[in-house]
Amino acid sequence: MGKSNHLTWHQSTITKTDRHQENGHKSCVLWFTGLSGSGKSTLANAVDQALFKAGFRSYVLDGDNIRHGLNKDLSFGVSDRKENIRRIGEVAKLFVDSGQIVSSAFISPFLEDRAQVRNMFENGEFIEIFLNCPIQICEDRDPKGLYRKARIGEIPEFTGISSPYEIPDNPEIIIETGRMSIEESVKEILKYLKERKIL
Ligand SMILES: Nc1ncnc2c1ncn2[C@@H]1O[C@H](COP(=O)(O)OS(=O)(=O)O)[C@@H](OP(=O)(O)O)[C@H]1O
Ligand SMILES: Nc1ncnc2c1ncn2[C@@H]1O[C@H](COP(=O)(O)OP(=O)(O)O)[C@@H](O)[C@H]1O
Repeated sequence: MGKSNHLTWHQSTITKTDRHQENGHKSCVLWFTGLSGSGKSTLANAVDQALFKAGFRSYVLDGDNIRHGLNKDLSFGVSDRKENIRRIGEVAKLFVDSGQIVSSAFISPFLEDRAQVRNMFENGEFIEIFLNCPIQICEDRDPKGLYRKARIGEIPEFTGISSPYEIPDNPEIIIETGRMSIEESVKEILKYLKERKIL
């Protein structure tokens, strides 16, 4: 429940279905989840670029970026990560209502938090994409030098090292980014969207 009992939902005049018809495609959230360095930002942006070039309406919500603004009040403790994902879920829902394909790139380490976001969407709208990549590979990549800092104790509660990552139990798509190229990974995701008639 919200903080007031005096709120009334206002139905928008233009429906999500109207927007789908106008855009010529359905909307959904591509929920990328995985360790730091598993490839979330890279793939979310590559998929977004492919969709944009092909004339689809799409957008990326990225962990680092959102934590600079909307969620800059949140830490990496368990309850703040939970709140982070709850807010992103709400933002992603707005994008889906607006008729777009939104790619979200957040570690989102907890099963329960991802399940709660999934429950906010209609059937088929929430597409969980698990970037399955061994931590050794993520750590070797270390694109931002964060694993090195986490190993020497400069970053507390670092996912995979001093904070848990709960593996998805039934994701729609699994991409092994340790052995697949970026191009192959993008193709796999676009194939899924076409098969499900989202595109
Ligand atoms: N302690 C700790 N653990 C994990 N990650 C950390 C931490 N501190 C900072 N960072 C940086 O923040 C990015 C992850 O933010 P998220 O919002 O995706 O995290 S979470 O979903 O709330 O767990 C993450 O981005 P990615 O590397 O793209 O995953 C890091 O750049
Ligand atoms: N199949 C792949 N998908 C995504 N990234 C890949 C893949 N193969 C190699 N990489 C590399 O892995 C790194 C992933 O970094 P990044 O996208 O920042 O990860 P994250 O957002 O999960 O922290 C990049 O340097 C990227 O070029």
